[in-house]
Amino acid sequence: MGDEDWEAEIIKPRMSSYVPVFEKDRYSSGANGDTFNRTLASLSEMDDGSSRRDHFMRSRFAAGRSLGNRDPGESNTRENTSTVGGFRVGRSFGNRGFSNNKFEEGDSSGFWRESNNDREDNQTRNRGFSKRGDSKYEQDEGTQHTGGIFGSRRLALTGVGKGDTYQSRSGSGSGRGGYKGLNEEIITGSGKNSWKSEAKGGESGDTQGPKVTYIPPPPPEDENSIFAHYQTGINFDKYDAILVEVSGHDVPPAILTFEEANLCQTLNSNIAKAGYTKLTPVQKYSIPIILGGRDLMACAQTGSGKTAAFLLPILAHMMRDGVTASRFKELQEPECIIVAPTRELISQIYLEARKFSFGTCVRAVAIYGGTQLGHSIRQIVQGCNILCATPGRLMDIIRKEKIGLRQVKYIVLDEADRMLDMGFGPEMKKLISCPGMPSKEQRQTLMFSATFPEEIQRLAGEFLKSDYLFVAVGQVGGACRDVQQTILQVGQYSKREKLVEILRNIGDERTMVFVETKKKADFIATFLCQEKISTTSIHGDREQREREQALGDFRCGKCLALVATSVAARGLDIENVQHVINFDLPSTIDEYVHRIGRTGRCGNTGRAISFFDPESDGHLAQPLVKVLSDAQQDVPAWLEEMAFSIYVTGFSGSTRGNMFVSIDTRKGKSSLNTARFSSSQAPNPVDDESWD
Ligand SMILES: Nc1ncnc2c1ncn2[C@@H]1O[C@H](COP(=O)(O)OP(=O)(O)OP(=O)(O)O)[C@@H](O)[C@H]1O
Repeated sequence: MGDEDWEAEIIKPRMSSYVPVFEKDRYSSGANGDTFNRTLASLSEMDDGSSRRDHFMRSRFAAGRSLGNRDPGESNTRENTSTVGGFRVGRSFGNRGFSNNKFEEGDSSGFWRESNNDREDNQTRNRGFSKRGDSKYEQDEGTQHTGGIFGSRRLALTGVGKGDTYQSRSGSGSGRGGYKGLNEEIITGSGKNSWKSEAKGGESGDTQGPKVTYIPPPPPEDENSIFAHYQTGINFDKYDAILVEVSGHDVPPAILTFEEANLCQTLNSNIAKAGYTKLTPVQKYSIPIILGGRDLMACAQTGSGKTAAFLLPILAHMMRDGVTASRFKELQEPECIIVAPTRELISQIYLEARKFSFGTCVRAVAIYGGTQLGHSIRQIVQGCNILCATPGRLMDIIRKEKIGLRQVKYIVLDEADRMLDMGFGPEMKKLISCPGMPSKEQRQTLMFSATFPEEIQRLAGEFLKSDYLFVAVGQVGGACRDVQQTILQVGQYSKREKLVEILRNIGDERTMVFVETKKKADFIATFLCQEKISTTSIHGDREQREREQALGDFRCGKCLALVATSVAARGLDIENVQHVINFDLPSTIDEYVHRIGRTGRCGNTGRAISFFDPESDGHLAQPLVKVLSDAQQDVPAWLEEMAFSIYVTGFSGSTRGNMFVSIDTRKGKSSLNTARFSSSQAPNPVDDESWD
């Protein structure tokens, strides 16, 4: 499989999916305003000037605009729609439901039933033990394919006048490999050897297609940018009240302050510059555990500081051990490898590592797919103590012998449940059995996530020493309480109307809109642009350059809405995201928890509104009721009824069989210790108290 979720990067033709509104300033409007003519200069600014691509983008944009005229009646309806209720009325709105929503009628031309083919989170629908097992991992970071017989489902907006459709361009791309979710294409044209890939099809430039040439811009070097951070929110201090459970033997006492961690001066200075004055619960418990040399599985709510919880003690260890300064070498031997499921998340973790290691001799490097392999290698050979990598690129680099594993002392799996499921699990197994990789007894393995399904916890045992500790901050898999959750019953055909209504009410606040498929992400982004809402999109069919641009535009506020697939559901820490809208609910409750966790971070408050379509989302009724009530949110009566009716008819539709898990799955092992603490108290190591 590819190195990250939903990628099969190879399949991507080198085209943008649409031209978002923020790029309008690079266009001049045509006489009737219906088309935009780009100047050559502006074209070359945007990409490498491929005329084919430009033509495509131009025509698609024009098509996108005509799409808005597809159903004039529909837009009239929208114009006349009262926004009363909408977003502002919040919960009571949810209680009323929208089963009789007037927008549902007569819009069959405007929307389509999804084929499952381009879902980006199918892996979560069948997480862990899905039938995806037969998908072969085929690393594919080094090439992009623009032709050939294998179909990509890249979209094209083709203007065919009123009633035009949003089409999938089957056959426009070719690819080999790449993990796709169930029902997605799994193309293994280059054979089944997962150790192939870039060497064959990428850098060597064989017949697999053009190389990926994208080199991400270097991160800012000035200290202010490195330490730029946003403020903790009003609820930051409430973290102290969250119950923490630690299970395992000989639990080291938690620390209450950064000083107690006894870190070196440079680290303390970096912590201060980062604006951290107080530990979050996961940091209070994880830092001493990691400093004590223990393996750890830690589960804490989204946005509660898990990244620093592993970076700080690892860096402290490295400093204490007198890590050797990085220097140029063909083969680098990092002390720490951090893996995460998406490129953007790896990039973010890297920036955090760089921030906390500022002024030390520790050098962090980020490598991820969708970028030029040569660039990754150049970064590595300059010195590498902490390697932040997506799995596919990591395995490529190891195979190319640019990385030796003998010195590895720390392996971190961020979003560990995702890293261990059927999508990435096989790669992670390969990683730990690579030649030279120290055994689990000789290294420290650390796993972090906001969700930890039972079955994944069991798998994790293979990676961790048997005496690993399990830290659960609050309810495992619980939603962040700082996010106000609203569930609205909205039928498929009313969703766009509702979305626009909500976004208009939201005004200038930053919003992430999650949809189920890559196609739909483009479609909705285009639609919102037509509605004059500055929007961009991020999903696995966009080129890396475009993904980074989209994220940048959203981060800086140039675009107020970011339409995303589940590729952006986990880990991304974007300042000022006040709203998350689940235009489509994800297939699993865990994914829901991660998605809504893009807002309400670090003690700030946020709002999440989810469109619940009874036809397709019934299986989520029960777990949603559970997540809402655990987070002390209002549960709409209709949702409760639905959950109950599903329950009484004996149909347990949860895709998360373990949705009520709140414990370390080693529970059954009689000698396991468990301690429960309020996170404001330092715990005492608990003596042989049985878990039960
Ligand atoms: N002790 C602290 N004091 C102030 N800010 C902090 C502290 N710890 C973390 N933060 C900030 O909180 C934000 C969220 O942290 P982080 O991204 O590590 O959360 P997370 O728990 O990994 O979330 P997710 O589950 O979504 O991946 C970041 O901007 C981070 O810099």
